[in-house]
Amino acid sequence: MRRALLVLNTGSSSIKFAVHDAESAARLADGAIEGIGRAADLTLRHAGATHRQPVEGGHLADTGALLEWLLQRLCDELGPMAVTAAGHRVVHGGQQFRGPVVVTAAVMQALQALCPLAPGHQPHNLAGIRAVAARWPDSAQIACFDTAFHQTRPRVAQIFAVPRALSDEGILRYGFHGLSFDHIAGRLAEVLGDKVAQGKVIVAHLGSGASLCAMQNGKSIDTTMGFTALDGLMMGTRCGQIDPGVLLHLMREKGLDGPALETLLGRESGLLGVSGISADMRDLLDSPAPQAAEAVALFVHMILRQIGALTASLGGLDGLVFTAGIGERSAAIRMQVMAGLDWLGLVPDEDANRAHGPLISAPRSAVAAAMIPTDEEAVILRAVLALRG
Ligand SMILES: Nc1ncnc2c1ncn2[C@@H]1O[C@H](COP(=O)(O)OP(=O)(O)O)[C@@H](O)[C@H]1O
Ligand SMILES: CC(=O)OP(=O)(O)O
Ligand SMILES: [Mg+2]
Repeated sequence: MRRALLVLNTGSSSIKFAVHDAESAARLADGAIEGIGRAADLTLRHAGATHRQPVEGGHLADTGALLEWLLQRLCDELGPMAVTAAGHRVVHGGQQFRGPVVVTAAVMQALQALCPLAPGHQPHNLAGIRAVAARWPDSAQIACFDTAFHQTRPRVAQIFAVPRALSDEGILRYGFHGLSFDHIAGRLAEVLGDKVAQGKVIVAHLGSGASLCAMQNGKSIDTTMGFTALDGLMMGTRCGQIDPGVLLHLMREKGLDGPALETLLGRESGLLGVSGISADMRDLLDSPAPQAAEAVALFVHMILRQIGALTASLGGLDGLVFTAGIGERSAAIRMQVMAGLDWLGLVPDEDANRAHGPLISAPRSAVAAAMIPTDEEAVILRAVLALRG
């Protein structure tokens, strides 16, 4: 039986995965279930071929069932295999987890306790750990955290202006998308050169969830997400930065409670809420409706505001990198963002941008801009190889 390593990356609209040979670590297969929440389909790349198929409704009912379906599909495709170690993206590591860890019963309990801080992610991440344990009980399991990359931020970028006792008990700005930022940090020098890589760079992770990371010499010094993945940029279904007074008003005047606010701000806002059409940027860019155009305009506006804020945190800007679903594939959104940064001396190269770069700024640009595909699975694999025992 083939011995394999499995990587699972559960996002808010997708489950990305990779299977590697346990001995050579070579990638045997990879792919994703995308469009969870709309018409989900599986893309599976294996042995030089790409298979695409819709995921039937029955398997979408809960993440556990979906993951079991995916694991069975992988075994059917690759033949009988024993997964000896699996790595998982886990969105929230809280204050306790500062780097990847081997999952024990005690770790699982601690991760479970963090579910209320990432209700749209953490339960799905843990479902991945359970699905692997059910099928391969002897597999080592390694949790890799979205929050870990942001530990290098100065304390003022980690605390809220609330009474100190709350900060002491962990009401802090954690920041997310760290596996993605970690991967991009590792590729900056190759794409933008050593000088920019060691300088002041903002990475825009624009996917279903979206956040910016301000990096100095490849280390996080500030980021737009906070205590939860609701803060910062406008997202597919999340509101991003909002006056907390709005929440107080909705609680007081409309009687909304915690779960109702969570649904409203986490699942019914963002691109979906403003457009009333779709959470998917592709649908909005294709739509002639003025509400779709307004949603896109607000998406870009919130990115530009936050780039301004993070440029101030950095004290200048040498490089800007786009990544994740929208950042990698939408030349139109990248162009709109770059056009709003002429005040920083950023000069886009429109042809290079249309061709998806990697370098998408003109040689005379004061800020170098690039598109770099993210690979959270590669960062997770590194941790698996280091910790599998
Ligand atoms: N060609 C495209 N143009 C614009 N947006 C796109 C395109 N392809 C994918 N996207 C967007 O990317 C999002 C998914 O990004 P991704 O990083 O995979 O998200 P996640 O990891 O959070 O599930 C989709 O919701 C869609 O809006
Ligand atoms: C943390 C987060 O928002 O992740 P995703 O973009 O996968 O939803
Ligand atoms: Mg993602």
